[in-house]
Amino acid sequence: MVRGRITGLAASDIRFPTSLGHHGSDAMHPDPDYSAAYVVIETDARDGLKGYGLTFTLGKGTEVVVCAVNALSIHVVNKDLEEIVNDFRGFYRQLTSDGQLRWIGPEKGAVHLATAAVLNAIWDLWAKQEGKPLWKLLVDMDPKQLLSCIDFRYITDALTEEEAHEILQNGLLGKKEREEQMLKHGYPAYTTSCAWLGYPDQQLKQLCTEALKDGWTRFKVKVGADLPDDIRRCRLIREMIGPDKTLMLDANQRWEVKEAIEWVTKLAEFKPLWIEEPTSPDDILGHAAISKALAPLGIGVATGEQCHNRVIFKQLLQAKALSYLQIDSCRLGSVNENLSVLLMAKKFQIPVCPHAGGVGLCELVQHLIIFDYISVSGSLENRMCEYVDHLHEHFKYPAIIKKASYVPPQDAGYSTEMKEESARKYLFPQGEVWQKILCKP
Ligand SMILES: C[C@H](O)[C@@H](O)CC(=O)C(=O)O
Ligand SMILES: [Mg+2]
Repeated sequence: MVRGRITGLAASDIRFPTSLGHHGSDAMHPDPDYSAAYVVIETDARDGLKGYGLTFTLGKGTEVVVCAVNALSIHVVNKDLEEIVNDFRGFYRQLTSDGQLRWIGPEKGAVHLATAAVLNAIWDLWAKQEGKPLWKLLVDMDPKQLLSCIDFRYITDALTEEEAHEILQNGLLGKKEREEQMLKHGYPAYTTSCAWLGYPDQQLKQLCTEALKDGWTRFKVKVGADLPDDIRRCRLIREMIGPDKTLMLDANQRWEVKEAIEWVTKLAEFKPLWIEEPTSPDDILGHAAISKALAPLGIGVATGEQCHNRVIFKQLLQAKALSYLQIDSCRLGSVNENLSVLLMAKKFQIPVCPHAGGVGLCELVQHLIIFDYISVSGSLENRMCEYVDHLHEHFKYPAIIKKASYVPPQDAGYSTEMKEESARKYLFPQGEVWQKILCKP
């Protein structure tokens, strides 16, 4: 039973100094400080439950997203939670269509990241009030209710509401068995933790040895800054993991289209499954050209972590520009918009392999991909969810990995809540961790 009027929305800027250890570094982001615009929603319900939401950022700029969250709060505070979830499509539309705020989007950039943070908090609260982990809340919804959360504006030329309904209706077959399978075996994952671009070879070797011992079979390597370096690092990791394990490459948008094709061709001997973000995330035709050129080498194109919205995904799918679709729980407009992308991917028969890592992304996206398997895709073929082993200790309900698979969360909510102590210590710039760093002579 959903209850309560939203009485408060607070946003804070929480940053972790990950750049000090080069964690998360890639060809375009050499010094990321994994950060979150963190949202807490309170209601007047007597249950004392709060909704926690976040969006992922890289340090500087988090204050801009926090500002955007505050600007959106007029659409949230004083709203009845039941009214929101009973017309979630309308509420999504209201947040994304504010006649003034949409000018700094629409549905992209800081204002869309803010939308994600706010809506993630609302989904967390809803799931908590229902006493279910978010994936289970979604799995238990009937197709009509799921569809009522989605804004189909701008995608009906690729997926109509009727087609989406048919997909969800078909997904009902075997759903119980798939849920049992998830609870027993979890959702397959891959690791990006071994090979950030700023890690020296020795560290890469050590982390790869440990990952192999822990049972990982799929590995992603950062590439794109320097070709001889890439060749050396790919050779090293391929030799360590052997010919049968899976290797993926991630260039984080570093190249021109032609350059991407030439560069990846030179890395083809290492048998990568995919090249991720070879060029600008906005360049749909560029991705299509790269996909076409690399297909004969057996290398697919993966993208999505910086695709602003469902419209970009629609075009990537229509243009046959990608072979692996990487949803992001904090870049798209929360669960609502992710649902539309999962359904489009199903229609176009493209496997979804979510982006995770950062801070909190594993915690959130595991819910979406577990739901996807149980209720939408019904398949694990060519599918896996990213995992990065950083910062989980700051969450009250951290993601759990067993045998290189995500264990479905059991706690109610969207796994978004940070430990109070972490949120206090890492608050930027007042928190004690930042005070120490910033006050160093
Ligand atoms: C800056 C981030 O760490 C980015 O490199 C993450 C990413 O591309 C991925 O996990 O994939
Ligand atoms: Mg990436």
